[in-house]
Amino acid sequence: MMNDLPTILKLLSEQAAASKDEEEGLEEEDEEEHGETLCGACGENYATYEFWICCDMCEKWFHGKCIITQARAEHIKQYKCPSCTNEKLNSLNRVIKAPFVSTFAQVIARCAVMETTTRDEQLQAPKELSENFSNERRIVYVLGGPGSGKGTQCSKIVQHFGFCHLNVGDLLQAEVESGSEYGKMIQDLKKEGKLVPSDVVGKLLQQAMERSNKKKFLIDGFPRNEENRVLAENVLKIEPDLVLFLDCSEGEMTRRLLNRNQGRVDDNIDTIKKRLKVYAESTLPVIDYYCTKGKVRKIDGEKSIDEVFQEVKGVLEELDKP
Ligand SMILES: Nc1ncnc2c1ncn2[C@@H]1O[C@H](COP(=O)(O)OP(=O)(O)O)[C@@H](O)[C@H]1O
Ligand SMILES: O=c1ccn([C@@H]2O[C@H](COP(=O)(O)OP(=O)(O)O)[C@@H](O)[C@H]2O)c(=O)[nH]1
Repeated sequence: MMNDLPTILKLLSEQAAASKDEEEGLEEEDEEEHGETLCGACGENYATYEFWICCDMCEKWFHGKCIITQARAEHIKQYKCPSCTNEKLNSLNRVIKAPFVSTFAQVIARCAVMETTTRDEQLQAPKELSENFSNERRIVYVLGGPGSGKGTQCSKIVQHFGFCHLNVGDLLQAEVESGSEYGKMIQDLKKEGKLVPSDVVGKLLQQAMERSNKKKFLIDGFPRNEENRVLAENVLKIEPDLVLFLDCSEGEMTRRLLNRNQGRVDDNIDTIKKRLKVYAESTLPVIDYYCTKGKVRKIDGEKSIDEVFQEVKGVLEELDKP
């Protein structure tokens, strides 16, 4: 549910017709009705001419700007706030704990941290990310289109800087290979070049981070849309220190994917076109959002692998400086 924002026409006619006093009266009425309402995210007051949204589960109100864009809100039937989403994540966790346990044996092997995690620890339900853990973390998001070279550069970064590399595409693939109840859905979405629901991706990422025992994370290919970003910030409490953006043309990305030769179900021309569309429509706005926060380091991904890495190295060395 959203608050009734005045249309531009209504605003203009109100301004022309109503006296200043009447307008003040109307605002007071609105203030009286919502005066006590505070945003569930930032705790600030209701403002008449701002976009507000109400959680359909807990019925708390939020400033749109704190939670979700108005354009996106208009496309969803029911809005669920971050803490209600978190509850959903926890119940999801209870339901799919067993399949995830087997998946994470594979994930942990990928992160090369198997030796630090006993089988008993793997079987424990994931804990909330502790305060301490979240305070000391270093997080770098690696974003760019499909085939822009994210995975290639991440391998080099891991060798050079020793981050824990979490590739969300790999986490999803491990889930497919584990034969879990979510495997088929994930595989079907991947074939279609569509995004997997944020709560599933969020859960996989949260568990991988919890179990890695590492503090420096390279998160590759996530967040891919606004919903992922909001979930990362408000539910997983992940805030990147830096966003490495590998900028590459569609033509070059397509050529690379068609030559990748890894037997992937999504590296064919039809699916590539769909993935590029999802990237342009959903991921670029996320990159823009981090640009406004001054976190993006744009790298020319079109150059050779080593040239790209020279640029990436310079950026990450800057991050390590006190
Ligand atoms: N700078 C580059 N120049 C040429 N080929 C590249 C470059 N970076 C990556 N590749 C190749 O392009 C393909 C896609 O790279 P990859 O790292 O898997 O992309 P992403 O993880 O962004 O989908 C791989 O076959 C990789 O070897
Ligand atoms: O945060 C993510 C990351 C990946 N995917 C899915 O996994 C596929 C492959 O992603 P990956 O990062 O492996 O490859 P890329 O498209 O970057 O080459 C995507 O098309 C999506 O279907 C997703 O839904 N959410």
